[in-house]
Amino acid sequence: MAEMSTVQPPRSFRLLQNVECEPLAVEKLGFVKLCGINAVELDGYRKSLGLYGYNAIVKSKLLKPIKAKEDHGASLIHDSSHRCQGISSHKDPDSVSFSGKNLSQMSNSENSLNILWHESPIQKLDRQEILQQKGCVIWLTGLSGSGKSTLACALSRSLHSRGKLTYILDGDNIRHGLNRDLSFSKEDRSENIRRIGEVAKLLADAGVICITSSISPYRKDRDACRALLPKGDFIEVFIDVPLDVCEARDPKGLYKLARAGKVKGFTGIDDPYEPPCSCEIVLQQKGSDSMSPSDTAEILISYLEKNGYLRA
Ligand SMILES: Nc1ncnc2c1ncn2[C@@H]1O[C@H](COP(=O)(O)OS(=O)(=O)O)[C@@H](OP(=O)(O)O)[C@H]1O
Ligand SMILES: Nc1ncnc2c1ncn2[C@@H]1O[C@H](COP(=O)(O)OP(=O)(O)O)[C@@H](O)[C@H]1O
Repeated sequence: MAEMSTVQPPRSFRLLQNVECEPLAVEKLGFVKLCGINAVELDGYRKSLGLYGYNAIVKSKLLKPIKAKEDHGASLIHDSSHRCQGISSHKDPDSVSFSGKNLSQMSNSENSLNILWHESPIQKLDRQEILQQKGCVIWLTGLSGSGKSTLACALSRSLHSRGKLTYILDGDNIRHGLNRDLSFSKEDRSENIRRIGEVAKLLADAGVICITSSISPYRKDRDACRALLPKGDFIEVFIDVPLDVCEARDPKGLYKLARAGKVKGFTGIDDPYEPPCSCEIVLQQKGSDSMSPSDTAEILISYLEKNGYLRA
């Protein structure tokens, strides 16, 4: 018998996946809303009934499988006494609903089966209104030592002083936590960038001006992150500093170790860096006449201003 896997949404919502009691005569089993029974109580039910009894409930009264409709939303609704009233085709602002739109966001990839997108009542535009800015991702890419972290800090500082909300996702820092399990192999670098891209997307959706600073050496990985965001909201900035300049800076001594063969697969030495073919901004910095980080930050701020990101 199949096990039921669940997430713990707030209050009385639960998402059921792969409920395999008996074949159900519905095309898609979506969310169910448990009226008057919260998740804790349901766990109690499940224990007291055993899985078979629990699945019987799933099939009967308490949990209603919802047949998805392509053209309009359908949702279980409840009144103030929290009794189920039936299926409504109009949108109750707090009910879980299904439509052709969110059905298309049904995930069936890898280990995530039958996961349905749950729309939030407060949207990006609402958040932006409060913040008086537009959420976006400024994606800094370049060799180690090119000045990504320095520029990210200068930009963040300057925007902050103008009352704009920013957040830096620094490559090194992210590898201390979220991505601590990843190495510098091609596959792990891709996964590193994928996760950073997903977090950046969430931050941008929150209305934040998210600044990422990772080498992100592969074009394909950066393009995949770009594809996660609405058009225009991914601003790729190539910090084009030649290898010899980065190597001369070598603030962490890693180039020296890489040249000595003590660090393997170091970007620019024995691992590739693919510069962008076309990106929003290229910052060329050559030798000692490179622009200061705060002046460079102003270039990016002008871009944001011109493209409307510093107002709601
Ligand atoms: N093999 C190898 N290649 C490149 N860089 C290395 C390596 N090993 C450690 N480091 C240090 O890790 C920082 C790069 O991490 P990122 O997450 O930005 O790299 S990547 O985007 O996944 O390629 C990078 O930091 P920055 O100098 O700030 O770029 C290095 O300090
Ligand atoms: N615009 C710049 N001009 C000269 N030196 C810079 C500039 N930006 C950064 N640096 C110096 O280059 C080194 C690497 O900068 P960092 O921001 O750590 O690069 P990255 O994050 O790309 O590895 C540091 O010593 C920093 O002080």
